[in-house]
Amino acid sequence: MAVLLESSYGKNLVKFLKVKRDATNPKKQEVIEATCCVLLEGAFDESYTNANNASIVPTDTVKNTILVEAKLSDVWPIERFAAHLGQHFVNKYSHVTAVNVWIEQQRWVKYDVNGKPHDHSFIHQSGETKNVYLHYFRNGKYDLQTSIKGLTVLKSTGSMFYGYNVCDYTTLKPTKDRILSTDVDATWYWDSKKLGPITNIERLANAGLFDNGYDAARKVTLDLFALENSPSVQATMYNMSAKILELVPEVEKVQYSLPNKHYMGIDLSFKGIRENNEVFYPAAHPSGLIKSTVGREVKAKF
Ligand SMILES: O=c1[nH]c(=O)c2[nH]c(=O)[nH]c2[nH]1
Repeated sequence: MAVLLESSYGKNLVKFLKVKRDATNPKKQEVIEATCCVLLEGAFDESYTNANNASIVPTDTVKNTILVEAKLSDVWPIERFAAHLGQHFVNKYSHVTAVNVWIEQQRWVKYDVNGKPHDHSFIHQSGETKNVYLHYFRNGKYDLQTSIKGLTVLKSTGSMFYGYNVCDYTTLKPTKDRILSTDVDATWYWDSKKLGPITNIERLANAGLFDNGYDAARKVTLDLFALENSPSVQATMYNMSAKILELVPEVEKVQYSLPNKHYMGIDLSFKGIRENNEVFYPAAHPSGLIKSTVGREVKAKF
């Protein structure tokens, strides 16, 4: 006898671009381009186990809801829209017990024309996205995470790696000057106890919490990447995480997943060239992959 252990369903890859016009100057605009996935959990078991569709809110309706609510509600910042969608589905359908919302936001950035950001022309910084995940439960609990993904960086010096474990399998040479490159995948977990009920997210968004958190996490990542003489990816990602926790008290923990994208020296000795620390070969594979989650120390209560 089979038993349904878990289920969720909804619509994936629902895309929109929304334009926001300045109240006093309608040619001055902002845009958000987003790709959404909303999956519902709840009393849907009979649709799987008994071919009874009565409980199913069609995925087509889920798609319509995302687009209608994108028109009717404020989607800046995108955390606000995730919270709005989560509440909408729980409030509208009494048999929905939880909602998963993933939103990927493209990075459209105004570019300078005549020395200042143009009012409505943007560059797509493709590759990099801002991602939000919300898991909202009918009992009011929620998990909210924001991420930067696909931010590719490289530094041509200011990175070292030595002092590591050496054994009979080791061929790597220690270095005090190497290229360091990665695709940043950084996630910060909002502390829902500090944020309060999900209805607070509207107010916190108005107060700039999510924009400030995003700006801080992005700036810390880029600044430390550039400024540290990195002893390892491990040490640098830990320092980035600790700094974000210091700057954004509403963040509970920070997770990084960083590939170490190798640039290999090329042996040009056949041409009598002994020193070649200038021309490198970008290795397609393999890459290192280093992950960490950094939280706050819990102080013992006496
Ligand atoms: O920063 C690094 N961390 C490692 O764990 C590692 N391993 C390796 O071969 N190179 C590197 N670099």
